Amino acid sequence: MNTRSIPLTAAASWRDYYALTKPKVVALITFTAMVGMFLATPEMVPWHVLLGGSAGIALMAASAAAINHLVDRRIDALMARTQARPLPTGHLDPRQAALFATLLGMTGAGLLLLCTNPLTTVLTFFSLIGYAVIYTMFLKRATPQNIVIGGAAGAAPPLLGWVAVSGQIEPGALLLFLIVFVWTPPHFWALAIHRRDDYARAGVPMLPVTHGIAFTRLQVLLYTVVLFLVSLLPYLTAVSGPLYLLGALGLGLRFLLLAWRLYHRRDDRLALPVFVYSIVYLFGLFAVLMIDHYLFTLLKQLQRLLI
Ligand code: HEM
Ligand SMILES: CC(C)=CCC/C(C)=C/CC/C(C)=C/COP(=O)(O)OP(=O)(O)O
Repeated sequence: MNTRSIPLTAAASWRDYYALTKPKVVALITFTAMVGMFLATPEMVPWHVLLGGSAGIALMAASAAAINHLVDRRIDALMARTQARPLPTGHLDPRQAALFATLLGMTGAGLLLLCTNPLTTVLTFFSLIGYAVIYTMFLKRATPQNIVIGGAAGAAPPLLGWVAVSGQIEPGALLLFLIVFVWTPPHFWALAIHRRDDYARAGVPMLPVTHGIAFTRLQVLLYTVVLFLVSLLPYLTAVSGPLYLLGALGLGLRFLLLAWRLYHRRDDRLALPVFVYSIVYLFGLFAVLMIDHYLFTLLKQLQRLLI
């Protein structure tokens, strides 16, 4: 009897399936989608759109994440950060992962059709293909600009949320897309500096591997400067109010400081704090977008009542 079969079978639990979905990434993605929904209307978002739409986007993002695990199982086995994932360890086999991804994707698409509209369903499907196929199967292995182009899929959720409510692509939705799109390079390249040797070992052409760490540090700083400017646009275009401006300035200045330190001090131990902060930043920025939206809407309604 194969002695490995007992622990492997025993370990194939719900936790392995859960890990396939990249839960923390999907949680933040879903949050940005919900904020997109809130900002699309001064009214309350209809409950079926809020709940069914968010669950649909989350399930399709989780399906894309599971496909990413499936496609990347060989390179994941070569990297310290990813070698304990369910497919490289053998806790799940590729067929189980494929079936799980299909189920998640179909349930997600069904929910979106039922609770939102065909445009949201189609755009979410394109995002799934963008991440699971275009980024994972092709770009990731082909060019150090992989995450800049592939970032479009990860930036889509706030736009998807917005379209779920409004039924069309509006300028505000594109603005939220742009923020996440410009945020992605400093988010990922900070981690890629920290994990450069992993990517080199697996032969994945990430920027620190192909162009060196010094160049990547500069790119992190430059994209953070652009992000700082882009994050002011919701205020400058009157999508958001002064509370948002304050939040964006505070959060953005801290991001700039960390990216500047990483660039200036040339100490790679400063890369991980930039990566960790990038997540705090995106969560904070979208939280403040949402809080400002309701305050701003309330004030406008009060003003209308009083005048
Ligand atoms: C092409 C786009 C992106 C790339 C290449 C990327 C890459 C990564 C990588 C490699 C990790 C490390 C995961 C680990 O520690 O095992 C990570 C973590 C994370 N990413 Fe991204 N990411 C992208 C887009 C996004 C987006 C759009 C969001 C959310 C809106 C996001 C949210 C997160 C979060 C919350 C984590 C922490 C996960 C954890 O601690 O388990 N990422 N990202
Ligand atoms: C709405 C919808 C369907 C969107 C899908 C977007 C989605 C799930 C984006 C995730 C982005 C991400 C974690 C990329 C890292 O992949 P990687 O392979 O570079 O990282 P890894 O080495 O940790 O697997």
